[in-house]
Amino acid sequence: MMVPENLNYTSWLTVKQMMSKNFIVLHPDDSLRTVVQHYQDSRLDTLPVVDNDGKLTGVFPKKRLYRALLDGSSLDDPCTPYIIYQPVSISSDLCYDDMSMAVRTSKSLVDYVVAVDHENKPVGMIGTAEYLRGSQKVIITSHVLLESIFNADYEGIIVIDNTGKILRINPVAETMFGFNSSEVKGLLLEHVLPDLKLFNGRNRGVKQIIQSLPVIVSQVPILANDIQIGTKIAFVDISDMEEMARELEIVKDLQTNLDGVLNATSDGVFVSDISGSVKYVNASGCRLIGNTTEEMAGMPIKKLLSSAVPAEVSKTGVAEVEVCSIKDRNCIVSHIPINKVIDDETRTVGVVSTIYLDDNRLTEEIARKWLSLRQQIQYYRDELEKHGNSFDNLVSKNPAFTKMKKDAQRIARSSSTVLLTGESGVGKDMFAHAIHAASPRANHPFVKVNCAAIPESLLESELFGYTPGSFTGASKKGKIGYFTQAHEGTIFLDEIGDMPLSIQAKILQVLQDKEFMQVGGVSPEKVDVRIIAATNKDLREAIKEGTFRLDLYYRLNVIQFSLPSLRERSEDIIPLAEVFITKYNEILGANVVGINKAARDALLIYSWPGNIRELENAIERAANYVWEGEIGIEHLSAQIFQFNQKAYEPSSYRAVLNDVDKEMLLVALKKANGNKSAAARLLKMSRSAFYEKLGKYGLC
Ligand SMILES: Nc1ncnc2c1ncn2[C@@H]1O[C@H](COP(=O)(O)OP(=O)(O)OP(=O)(O)O)[C@@H](O)[C@H]1O
Repeated sequence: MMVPENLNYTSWLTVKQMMSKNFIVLHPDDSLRTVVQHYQDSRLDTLPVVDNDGKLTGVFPKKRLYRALLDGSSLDDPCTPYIIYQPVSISSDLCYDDMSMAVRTSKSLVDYVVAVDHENKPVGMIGTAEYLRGSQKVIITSHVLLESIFNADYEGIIVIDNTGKILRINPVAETMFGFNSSEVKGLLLEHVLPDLKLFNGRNRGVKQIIQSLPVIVSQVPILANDIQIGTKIAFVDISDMEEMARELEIVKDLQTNLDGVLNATSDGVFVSDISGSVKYVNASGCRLIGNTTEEMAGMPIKKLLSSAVPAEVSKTGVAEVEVCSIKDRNCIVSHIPINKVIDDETRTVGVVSTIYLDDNRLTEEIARKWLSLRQQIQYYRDELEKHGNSFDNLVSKNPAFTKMKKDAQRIARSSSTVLLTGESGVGKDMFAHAIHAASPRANHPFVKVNCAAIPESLLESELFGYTPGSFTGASKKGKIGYFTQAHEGTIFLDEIGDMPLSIQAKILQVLQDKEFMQVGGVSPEKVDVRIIAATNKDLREAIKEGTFRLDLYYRLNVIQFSLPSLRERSEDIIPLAEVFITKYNEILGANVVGINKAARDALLIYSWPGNIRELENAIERAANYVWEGEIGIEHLSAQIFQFNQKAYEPSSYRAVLNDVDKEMLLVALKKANGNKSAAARLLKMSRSAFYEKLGKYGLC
C-alpha cells in the first residue's frame, strides 16, 4: 500500500508534484507535420501552444490532428486553424484541494490541462493518470489521518448511519461501554446503548449517565455535499473530573468548617510551614497582633511570637509548651507539629502555635508559676553542678581508677601542670574539675577552653585577649582573654592536641615565665594560673608528625593521668548507669526504678566507644521512654541492643538513620583513639560538621 511520506501540506498536495514534466510545446505557425512528429515522440494527448515569449496561448489536442487530416489538410499546412485558444490552465503552485475544486467545476479538465508558472509559461501537464495517482495518494493520507483521529485515546467515538445503525466504534468507546466492535456493528445504537439520548442535528457537550458512567456526549452530523449521510457521536469520560469536583467540594466544606471552628475560639492560632513562614492566623490571633491574616502571611513566626520554639518543633517533630511575652502579656503557648506521611515516612511539614488567651486570670497565674519553676530548676541545676565537681562524684569501683582518684586528690594541692589523656567521654573534664575543686584555687575561676572548637584565627585573641583596636573587626574596648579570666584559678585546655603550633609557643611562654603578651600588646602581662590540659590524641605521634612541640609536651607532662576507657572498667557500667538514673529522675521528674536483666546484659556486653558520655546519653534516652518502672532492652538504642539481638527492629526510618549516623561517629572516634580531628578526617568530613554532629547526638 502507498504510504504518505509525511503530513506536510505543501509537500504532497501541490500541482507541481502531480504534473508530468515530459511535454513538448508547439508554436501557432508550426505545420501539421511538426504536430504529427511531436505526437510521435510524446505520450500525451494534448500539447501546449506557446507564443514567441514562451507564454501559453492555446492547446492542440490529438483529436484536433485527426480532425485536420479528415478535413483533407496537407501535412505542410499550418496547424493554426485547429488550435484551441484560451485554454484552461492551472498554476503549478496550486494545492490539491484547489485543483480538485477546479476539476469538479470544469469538465474540460478531464483531459490534459496545462500547468503554468507565474509568467503563464507551461511547466507541466496534468491528465487523468496524474490526477488519479495524486488522488490516490491524498485518499490514503486522509485515511491514515482519519484513523488516527478516530482512534485517539481521549474520546470514545461511535458512527451511525441515518437509520441509527452502528457503522464504526473506536477502541475507547469499546472499553468505555464494554463491548466489542464486531459484536455490535450493524445493530441499532438505541438497542446497544438504551440510556443514550440522541438529539436532532448537532449537539455539543451534554452530560449524560450511560451504563452508570458519567460522560459528555457530542453529536455531529456527517455531511457529504450538504447532505447528512451519518452521525458521529463522541463520548468523554468525566468520572475522574467528577471525583475531583466532589473532593474539591469536601475540601471547601472542611475549610469553611475549620475557619468557623478556629475563629470561634478565643485562643490565637498561628499556622507556620517548615521554613517558619506564617501561613494562617485566626481572628483572635489577628486581634492580638493587630494585623490581618494577609498582612501576616509569609512573616517569620519567630519574629511574630518572639520565640525560637516553633523552629525547634518543626525540626524535632516533638510538641512543646512555653510561656511567651506577647504584647506585654505572659501567655502559655503550645506548639504542635503538623505531621504528614510522605513516602512511608512521617515528616513534620509545619507547626500550629496556639496562644491561650482566655481572659480569666488562671492563664496568667499558670504562666507566672511556670516561669518561676523554670528559674528554680535552673538554680538547682547550677547547685547540682557545683557539688558535682568533687572526686566523690567520680563514681568507680575499679581499683586502678580509685587509686588514680587518690593520687589526683593529693597532687591537687600543688599548682603543677597536669596532663589528662584518654578516649573521648572517659571523664577528663570531670577529673579536671575535681582537681580544681580539691585545690586551694577552688574559690577562684575554673575556665575551660576547647582548643579544637575555636577557629584558629580567633584562638590567640580568645586565649590571651587583645588591646583596643588591635586588629580589624576587634572591639574598641579590647578583650580580656581566658588566661586573664582564670587568674588565681585553673585553666583547662581541653583538646590541646588540636592546638595550632603558633599558639603552642605562646602557651609554652606562659608555662615557663607565667606571663604572656596580649594580641596588639606592648608589655607582657603576669598571670597566676594552674594549667590542666587534656587530649584524646596520642601526643607522641603528634610530635613525630611535627604537629605538636616536644618542649611543650615535656612542660605539660609534669603529672599525667591516663584515664581508662569504660571497656577497661566494666565493673563501673552498672553503678554509673544507676547514678545517671538518679540524675535523670531528678531532672525529668521521672520514676525509673532500675534496669532489668536483659538490659543490664546488653549494657555490659556493649563496647561503649563513646564511653561514659555515651552511657549517660543511653540512660537519659531510656528514662525518657520509661518514665516509670524498669529500663528494658527495648528502651536502649539500636546499636546497644544489637549486640544482644540478631533481629533489628527499627522504630522508624529516621531513627535508624540517626542510629547509623551516630554509630559511624562512634566507630570513627574509636578508630582514631578518640581524636576528633582524626575521626572527622576518617569520615572525610569537615571538623566543624563533625562537631555539629557530635553536638546533635550529645557526644561532645
Ligand atoms: N566517674 C564518673 N562518674 C559520673 N559521671 C561521669 C564520670 N566520668 C564521666 N562522667 C560523665 O560522663 C560525661 C563525659 O565526661 P567528660 O566530659 O568529663 O569526658 P571527657 O573525657 O572530657 O570527654 P571529651 O574528651 O570528649 O571532652 C559527662 O557528662 C560526665 O558528667
